[in-house]
Amino acid sequence: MSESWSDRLFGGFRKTSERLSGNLAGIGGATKLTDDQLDELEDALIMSDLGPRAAMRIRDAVAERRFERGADERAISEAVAEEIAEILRPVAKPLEVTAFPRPHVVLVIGVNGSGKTTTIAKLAHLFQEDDYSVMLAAGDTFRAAATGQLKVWADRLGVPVVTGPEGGDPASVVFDGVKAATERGSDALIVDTAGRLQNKRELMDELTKIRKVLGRLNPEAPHDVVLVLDATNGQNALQQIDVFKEVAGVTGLVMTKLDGTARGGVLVAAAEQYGLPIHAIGVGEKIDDLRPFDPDLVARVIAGVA
Ligand SMILES: Nc1nc2c(ncn2[C@@H]2O[C@H](COP(=O)(O)OP(=O)(O)OP(=O)(O)O)[C@@H](O)[C@H]2O)c(=O)[nH]1
Repeated sequence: MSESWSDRLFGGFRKTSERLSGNLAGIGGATKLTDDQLDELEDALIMSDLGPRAAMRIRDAVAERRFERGADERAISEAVAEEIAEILRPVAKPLEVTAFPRPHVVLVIGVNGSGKTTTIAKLAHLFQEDDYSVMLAAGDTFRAAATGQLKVWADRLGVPVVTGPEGGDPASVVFDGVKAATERGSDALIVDTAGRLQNKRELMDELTKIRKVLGRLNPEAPHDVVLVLDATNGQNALQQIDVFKEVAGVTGLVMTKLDGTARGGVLVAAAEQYGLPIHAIGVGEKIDDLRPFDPDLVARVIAGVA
């Protein structure tokens, strides 16, 4: 299992690491890098979507290094991997079911198409693997297809799902969900929400109402507000963090679609700029293509030295 996951991880980040090593190619020299070489390194990291802050931090750290055997491409990539790991380690935090009383309520937000519904199913599967009982709530009543899609996943996983009428009140679905999960003794309730970022006011009102309803049943809920981001959006994914942090009180991130994109470096940019926990990463469409991530391994994969 773990082997095939790391194979997928390598495959997933292949384009990112190829891009980074393509960008790093040709930089090299004596035991210390010159300012010009450091500039090139910084540019290479920015071009690979790691963002200016992470790029500068890595540059500064590499500037301090002595490369005893000469700074060839491999040695530089190794150094970059170590610095990326420093950035990722503090944010790598799996989503945990800790709430007492149960259920642990996870609100999942994100723009349409980010992989939200698939991620909910994958998170449910991760929880099930840890022997937690899970229930889903279809809080995206805005689009009939969204509820249908969630139902399909719920059937596949064998978990109950609470739904409401199309165009109905999402807060009432969430209310029913918490009640049902409490009665059933479910460990976790994962709530899908509509991702209407284009209308901030409506989204904010909707989430405020959901929170109010949740708070009435359990003042601690929601225990997590997880933003799902599509890595293929590159730097735009970062803007989404800005907006959703403001309107939705995001407590953690999941980044999807790291497979098949050369923009996986945005994971590092997100970690450096926001410091929000990154709970898991998605590297494919299958149910077990979402895993809590190992920051050291991911750093080495991104830097192309794994
Ligand atoms: N390659 C890849 N595809 C993914 C990943 N996660 C989700 N997808 C695909 O992305 C597409 C959109 O995913 P959904 O889960 O439907 O996204 P959503 O955000 O719920 O979108 P709406 O239902 O349109 O609101 C689907 O085809 C998924 O299979 C991933 O990690 N890698």
